[in-house]
Amino acid sequence: MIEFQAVTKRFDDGTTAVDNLDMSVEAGTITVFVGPSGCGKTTSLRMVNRMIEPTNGTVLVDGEDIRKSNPALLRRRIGYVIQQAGLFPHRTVLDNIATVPLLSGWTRRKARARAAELLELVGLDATMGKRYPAQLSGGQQQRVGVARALAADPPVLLMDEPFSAVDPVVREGLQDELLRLQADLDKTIVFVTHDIDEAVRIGEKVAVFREGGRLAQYAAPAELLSNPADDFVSSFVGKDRGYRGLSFLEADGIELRGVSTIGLHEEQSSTVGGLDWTLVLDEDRRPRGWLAPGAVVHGEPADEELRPGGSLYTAGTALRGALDAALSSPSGLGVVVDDDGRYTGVVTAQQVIDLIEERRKEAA
Ligand SMILES: Nc1ncnc2c1ncn2[C@@H]1O[C@H](COP(=O)(O)OP(=O)(O)OP(=O)(O)O)[C@@H](O)[C@H]1O
Repeated sequence: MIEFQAVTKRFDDGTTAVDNLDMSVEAGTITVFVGPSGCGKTTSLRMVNRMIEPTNGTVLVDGEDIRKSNPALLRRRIGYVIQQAGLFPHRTVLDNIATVPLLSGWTRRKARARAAELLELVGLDATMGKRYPAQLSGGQQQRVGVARALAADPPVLLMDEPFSAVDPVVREGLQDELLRLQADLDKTIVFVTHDIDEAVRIGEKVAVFREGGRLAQYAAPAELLSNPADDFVSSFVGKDRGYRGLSFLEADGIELRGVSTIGLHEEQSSTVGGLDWTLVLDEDRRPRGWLAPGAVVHGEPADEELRPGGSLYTAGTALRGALDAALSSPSGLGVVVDDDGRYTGVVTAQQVIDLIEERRKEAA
């Protein structure tokens, strides 16, 4: 656990970067610090590994006042990942990852073996170990940065905008990877970002900072979206917060409906579906597209007859996906699939809305 007790940081020029911060970060969680530029997120983070010393107040890591610990030793227990990975350009990927184990006195062989394991853990091919950082893509460099921070198996990981230099698609992949890693590793992670979408996606708890280094709200993502503490938080979490809040509502209780389906390779001799939409499935019962009402099909449905489907909703995941599947489907019917992507039924937007209303009444 990390505790900030009445922590203030005032720089020499008089700037108050962090103002009387009182909060605790639970062990084994991902806690995100989010807020507009210059609101003290990085300063707060760096006070945890003593790269910056507080002007007032106390920071505790696992109950221990960090002023009493040796900064170099403290940093070996606390992994640190920064934007653009901050890798050593003249060391190979493997040697970059092995840095802290070597500093801790491991033999070169053991450190390299550990580095190779970590390379695999973060989803990189073993052959990348011999390359230099400049020979990797931005996303791959970030993965190496994460592997390097994990090398000494520190209980705490500090991540300062680690994914902000990569494009949105790669970024989502890295976020998923981090969530997957965390499910196995169970570290105490503090993650800084200025992107509220990233914050609510990966944070179990989110601390929203405001100008002047003050904490505006500290809550779970669902709470932040449904119950912002004030106008500042409400405008910071954005205008789509109602819709985005659906990411945290479970969809159980939604009843799947059926729709007429045909197999992609089934011979059709006439009009299919009549007045209804017909869903076309492949041999594995994975959805391939829709046939509009009254479509006339001779033989296999041709590509031009097949209307692309909308997003697919995986049964059991959050309501946002169910609503999106319905809204993006040409038939207005959201296609529900199982974990293997096989068709299991359809839902309408109205069903999702009804369920939200039901939940609201229950809560009231
Ligand atoms: N060494 C320093 N000397 C003086 N002021 C500083 C110093 N470092 C940071 N500051 C100021 O402290 C405030 C908080 O900075 P900090 O880097 O913690 O913000 P941040 O929320 O991480 O911002 P960003 O999202 O832009 O990285 C800012 O006003 C910044 O200009």
